[in-house]
Amino acid sequence: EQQEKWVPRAVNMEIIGTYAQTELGHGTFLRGLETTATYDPNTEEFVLNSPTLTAYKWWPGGLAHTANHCVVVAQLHSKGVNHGVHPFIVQIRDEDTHMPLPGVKVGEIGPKLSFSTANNGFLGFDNFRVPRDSMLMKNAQVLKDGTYVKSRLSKLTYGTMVFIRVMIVTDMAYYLSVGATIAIRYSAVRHQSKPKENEPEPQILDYVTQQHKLFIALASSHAFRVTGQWLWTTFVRVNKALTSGNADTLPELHAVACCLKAVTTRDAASMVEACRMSCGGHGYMTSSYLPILYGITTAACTYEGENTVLLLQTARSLVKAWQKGSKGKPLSPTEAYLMDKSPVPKWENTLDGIIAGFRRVSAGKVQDCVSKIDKLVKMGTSYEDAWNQTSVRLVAASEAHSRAVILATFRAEVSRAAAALSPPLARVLHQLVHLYTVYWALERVGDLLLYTSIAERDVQELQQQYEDLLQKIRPNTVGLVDAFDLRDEILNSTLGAYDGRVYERLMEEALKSPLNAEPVNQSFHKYLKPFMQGKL
Ligand SMILES: CCCCCCCCCCCCC/C=C/C(=O)SCCNC(=O)CCNC(=O)[C@H](O)C(C)(C)COP(=O)(O)OP(=O)(O)OC[C@H]1O[C@@H](n2cnc3c(N)ncnc32)[C@H](O)[C@@H]1OP(=O)(O)O
Ligand SMILES: Cc1cc2nc3c(=O)[nH]c(=O)nc-3n(C[C@H](O)[C@H](O)[C@H](O)COP(=O)(O)OP(=O)(O)OC[C@H]3O[C@@H](n4cnc5c(N)ncnc54)[C@H](O)[C@@H]3O)c2cc1C
Repeated sequence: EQQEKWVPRAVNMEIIGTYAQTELGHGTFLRGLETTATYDPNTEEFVLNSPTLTAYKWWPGGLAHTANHCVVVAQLHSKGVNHGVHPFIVQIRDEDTHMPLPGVKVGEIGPKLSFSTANNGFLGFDNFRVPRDSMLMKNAQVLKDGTYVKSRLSKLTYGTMVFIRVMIVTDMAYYLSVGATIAIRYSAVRHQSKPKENEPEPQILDYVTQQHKLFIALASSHAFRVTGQWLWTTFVRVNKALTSGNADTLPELHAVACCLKAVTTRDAASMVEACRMSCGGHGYMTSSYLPILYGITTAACTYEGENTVLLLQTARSLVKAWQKGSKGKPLSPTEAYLMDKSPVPKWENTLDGIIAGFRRVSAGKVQDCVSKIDKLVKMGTSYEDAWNQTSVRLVAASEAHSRAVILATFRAEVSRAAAALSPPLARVLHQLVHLYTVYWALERVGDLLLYTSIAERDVQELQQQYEDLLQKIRPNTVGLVDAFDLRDEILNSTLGAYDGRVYERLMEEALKSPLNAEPVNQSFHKYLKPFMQGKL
C-alpha cells in the first residue's frame, strides 16, 4: 500500500528524494542517532524533532536544494517507549513553490573535497508533524492506538545499506576503468627522457615502473566487475529468501558486503591516485578528470559505512564463525575455509596455490585474534576492551578474507567464461587474473611468510613471474582500455580522449579560462601596480 502511494510518484520524478540518516553527531553509530519521531495517537501523527544541534541531519546528497522528500531515520517513540531507529518518508519542501515546509530547516553544508554536484545538505525539525503512514512499515509497524509491532528481524532496517554496499563494488570497477583508460592512453601518447641517446624519447608506457603503477588498476577493474556481479547474484538470492521470511543467509551477505565495499573502495581510491601521479603535472589538471575521479573514489571509503567500521563488522562475523566452527557447527560457504585444519601444504607458485595461501593467512589471522581476545579476557579484560586492543589485527584479518574472496571469484569466473571466448581473448584475461593474483601475493608477502610454507626462492620466482606478465600485457594495454568503450564525453578528460590530441586539448581547455579573457587582468591595476608603486 505504501509502495503504491510513493513508488509511482518517485519513478515519475514528482518526488525527488534522499536518504537522511547521518547526523552532525553520528554517522557510524546508528543506535546513537538523536532525531526523534514521537507518535501522537490523538492525531495519528508522528512529531519529528531535532532536539540538539548534533541531531541535525548532515551529509544527505541532494538534501540542500534539490530534494522535496527524504527518508528520515529517527528514534521511534510510542507510548513512552523508545523502539530504536526506524525509517520515515517525509515531505520537506512544498511541491509547487519548493519552499521548505514550516518546522523544517534545510540548507547546504558547504564546499567539500569533491562531489561538488552532490548538493549535500543539512536538515532539522521543529515539532514537524507527519501522518502515521509516513513510517515505512514493511518491517515494523505502529498501529493507530500507538501499539508497536516489532520487526521479525531488527536489522532489516539496515537493509538499504547492504544494497548500496553491494552496488558500490561494481561502481569501483567502473571508476577504475575510467582511471586506467585515461592514464594508459596518456602513457601511450606521452614521450619522455632519452635512456638511449641514439633513439627518440620512448612512450612512458614502456617504462616498467609505469606499467607497475597502471596495469594493476586495469586488472582490478575486471576483478571488481566480476566480484560485483557475484555479490549482486548473492544479494538477489538472499533478498528472495528474506521475502519468504528466511533471514538465515543475511549475516553472511552483510559480512561479505562490508569487507568487499571497504577493500574495493580503498583499492580504487589508491589506484586512481596512482593513475593521477603517473601522468605527471598534467595528471594534476582538473581537465584531466583524474583529481575529480580521486575525489569521487575516496569519498566511497567513507560513505555507506566508513571502511574501518565495515571491516570490523566482517571481523565480528569471522570471529563468530571461528567460535562456531570450533564447536563443530557448519559455517557459511564464504567462511567455511576457516575450519581447514589440514597441515600447511608445500607452497606452489600457482593461482590455486596463492589463493589457498590467502585463505591460510585469513584463517591464521582470525585464529590469532581469537587467541589474543581469549587471553585478554582470561586476564580480566572486558570483552569490549579486548576487542578494541585486538582491532588492528581484526581489520587485517578482514582484509585478508576479502582478498581471498576476490582472488577466488576472479579466477573462477574468468575460467568459467573463458570456454566461450576466443583463445587470444581468453589468454589476455587469464594474464590479468595472473597479474592481479601475483601482485597481491607480492604486496602481502610478509603474511604469506608467516602463515604458509612459501620460501625465499618462491618469492624471487613470483617477482620474475610478475615482471614477465607486465611484458606480456604491454602490447595489449591500449586495446584493453579501448575495450572499456568509454566515450570521450564520459571520460571528460584532456589526457584520455580517444584521438590522443593531448597537448591541443590541454591548450584548448586552458584558453577557456576566464582569466585568459584579456591580456592584462584587472588584478594588476587593483593590486600589483599599487603594490609595486608602494601604495599598498
Ligand atoms: C540503482 C542504485 C545504484 C546505486 C549505485 C551506488 C551509488 C553509490 C553512490 C552513493 C553516494 C553517497 C550516498 C551515501 C549514503 C550514505 O552514506 S547513507 C549512510 C550510511 N551509513 C552507514 O553505513 C552507517 C554504518 N553503521 C552501521 O551500519 C551500524 O551502526 C553498525 C556499524 C553495523 C553498528 O550497528 P549496531 O546496531 O551497533 O550493530 P552491532 O552491534 O555492531 O551488530 C548488531 C548485529 O547486527 C548485524 N548487522 C549490522 N548491520 C547489518 C546490516 N546492514 N545487515 C544485516 N545485519 C547487520 C551485525 O552483524 C550484528 O549481528 P550479530 O553479530 O549476529 O549480533
Ligand atoms: C560524499 C559523502 C556523501 C554522503 N552521503 C550521505 C547520504 O546521502 N546520506 C547519509 O545518511 N549519509 C551520507 N554520508 C555520511 C556517511 O554515511 C558518514 O560520513 C559515514 O557513515 C561515516 O560516519 P561519520 O562521518 O560519523 O564518521 P565516524 O564514524 O565519526 O568516523 C570517524 C573515525 O572514527 C572511527 N570509528 C568510528 N566508530 C568506530 C568503531 N566502532 N571502531 C573503530 N573505529 C571507529 C572511524 O573508523 C573513522 O576513522 C555521506 C558522506 C560523504 C563523505
